[in-house]
Amino acid sequence: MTECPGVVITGVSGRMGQMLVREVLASDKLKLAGALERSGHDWVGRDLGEAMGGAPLGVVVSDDPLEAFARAQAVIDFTAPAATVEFADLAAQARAVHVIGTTGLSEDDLARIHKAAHHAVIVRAGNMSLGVNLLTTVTKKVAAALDIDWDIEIIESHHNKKVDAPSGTALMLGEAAAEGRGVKLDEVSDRGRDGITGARKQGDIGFHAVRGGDIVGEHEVLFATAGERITLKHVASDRSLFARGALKAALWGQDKAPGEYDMLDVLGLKD
Ligand SMILES: NC(=O)C1=CN([C@@H]2O[C@H](COP(=O)(O)OP(=O)(O)OC[C@H]3O[C@@H](n4cnc5c(N)ncnc54)[C@H](O)[C@@H]3O)[C@@H](O)[C@H]2O)C=CC1
Ligand SMILES: O=C(O)C1=N[C@H](C(=O)O)C[C@H](O)C1
Repeated sequence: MTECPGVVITGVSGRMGQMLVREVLASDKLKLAGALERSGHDWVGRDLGEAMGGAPLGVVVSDDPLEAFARAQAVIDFTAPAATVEFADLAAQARAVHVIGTTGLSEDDLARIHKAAHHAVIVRAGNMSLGVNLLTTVTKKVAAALDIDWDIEIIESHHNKKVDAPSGTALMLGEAAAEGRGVKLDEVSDRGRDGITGARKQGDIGFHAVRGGDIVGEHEVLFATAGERITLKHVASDRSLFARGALKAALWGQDKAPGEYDMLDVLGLKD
């Protein structure tokens, strides 16, 4: 029998980190090869299971990515941009599949990730769920079918701890709408109106971010014209769906050539 690929989870104390640990422990296709937190975090040096409030797991939380990645076939990373770009270089050196769920990445961050993907497989998506990735394909089709008289607005809602806006998912949906329309998102994007903005510019794609309570993640694409509206909506009510998508990506990447991939590749939804 071939051995399960070993996976290192980064940011293990985080909302997604803890969810990912639970999903890997429940998986019969992947095994937990390491757990990382940032230097100075009070989980570093402790047994992961105990830190999570349960039985010992025999896995000590580390702050040394180089050492942890050397033992792994995959790294699943939902942390923060500065950490993720560093992990991209180190995972590529270790030739481990790097699954990136982190959002809020800058153009410079993306360029660094692109470079790392010359040496190893990187799967990156602002949303790892099947539903959202399907929604991007539908959004692209609807945007392509409608003319410029249809205004496009993207409304996203998240919990009050989220640090980036618009969400990674909103940007994926915006990219899909712009692609469907045959325009570049950065030339038509209109973010967070305030004050005397003037009338809406035809062709713009608007973004709006709601933050409150414990909302897991809701995304709506509104197409509005005179006399009618279409809304496409996805609601995530449980973070485990993002974690399961990430595990699927880590497995999918095991036999792929170095390069940058997304969840449409993993889910076989690319056209
Ligand atoms: N692509 C997707 O499907 C999803 C993406 N996300 C994204 O994942 C990221 C994390 O989200 P949450 O778990 O809610 O945040 P969180 O704040 O609960 O967790 C982030 C964790 O990363 C740790 N961290 C930061 N720097 C680190 C370093 N250098 N080394 C090791 N650990 C480090 C933090 O200490 C923290 O525990 C965000 O960018 C979020 O937008 C969240 C859900 C789904
Ligand atoms: O921070 C979150 O929580 C989420 N982030 C991702 C995003 O920015 O779109 C995915 C999901 O919506 C939850």
